Amino acid sequence: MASHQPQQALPVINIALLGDKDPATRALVVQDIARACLDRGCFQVINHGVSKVVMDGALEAASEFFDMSTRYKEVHASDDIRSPVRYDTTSRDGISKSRSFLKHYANPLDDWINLWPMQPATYREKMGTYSMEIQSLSVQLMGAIVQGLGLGSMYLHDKLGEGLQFVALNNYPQGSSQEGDTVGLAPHSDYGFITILLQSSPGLEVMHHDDHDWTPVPAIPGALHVHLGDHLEVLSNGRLRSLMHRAILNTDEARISIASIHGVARDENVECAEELVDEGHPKMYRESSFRDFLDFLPTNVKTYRRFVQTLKIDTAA
Ligand SMILES: O=C(O)CCC(=O)C(=O)O
Ligand SMILES: [Fe+2]
Repeated sequence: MASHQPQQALPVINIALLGDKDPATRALVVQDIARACLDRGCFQVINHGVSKVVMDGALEAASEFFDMSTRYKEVHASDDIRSPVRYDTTSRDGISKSRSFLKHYANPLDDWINLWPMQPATYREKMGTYSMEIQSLSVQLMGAIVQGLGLGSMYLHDKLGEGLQFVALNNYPQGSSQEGDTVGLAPHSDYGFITILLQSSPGLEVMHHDDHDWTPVPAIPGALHVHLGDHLEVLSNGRLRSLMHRAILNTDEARISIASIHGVARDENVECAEELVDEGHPKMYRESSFRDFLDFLPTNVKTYRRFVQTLKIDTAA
């Protein structure tokens, strides 16, 4: 029986050399990423090329949006989870009560930006720049992750470039220090291959499949947090697992997080990579698309199942 040993710090990976011409130099970074994906389901990246100005700009734009009048924000409100832009304050899970959020698609930017809020006046420019840079970082990181899986760095490259980017801005009030840990967003795993997350202050907590406890993710200045989503678990035929995570209210200050979720196009099915299926590793998951995920969401209220669990093929038979 595994004992409850204190977890080692979450990995922080310098990815400056991911673009190095020397394959052996790149391979060292790929190896760090592969290990982090396997052991922890997440890692933070530094020297990722997204500037502090762009990251701060996105947090400012988000914060200014949430500071707008309720009347203005509700122009973007929708109960329809298929709406391309959606502001909401209601909790479907009964836990995430204090959170408000704005979610919108972002890639390709020209298809979506005209639907985004026009206020604050710099919103589209700042969030647009951030989204584009994060989209290109996601393709770079996925190149390393699929290379780590032995699929070659160009595997899915074009489909990811044209793929889905879903940006979620989350706004949480300051928590009360008397009440202890208050959950701001219920435990869940994300759809898609990877999520790239920027937090204004600590609050994100993660639990990998063989962890016993929640591990807080530190807010390292300049770093971006990356975690694995359900479709990477499917693609890797279970070699990698999607990461359960939740948000705790920060007792020092109100908090904003910006999660960017990356996958293939909405109607495109994701299945286990053929290269990772053989006699010893039978196919573990059914294929599915983003549309299937949207159909799953309303069935999962208050159960906190991972989407990927509904895709499992019973291999015991
Ligand atoms: O606020 C956070 O840190 C987590 C946000 C999140 O998990 C999400 O938007 O999917
Ligand atoms: Fe999430």
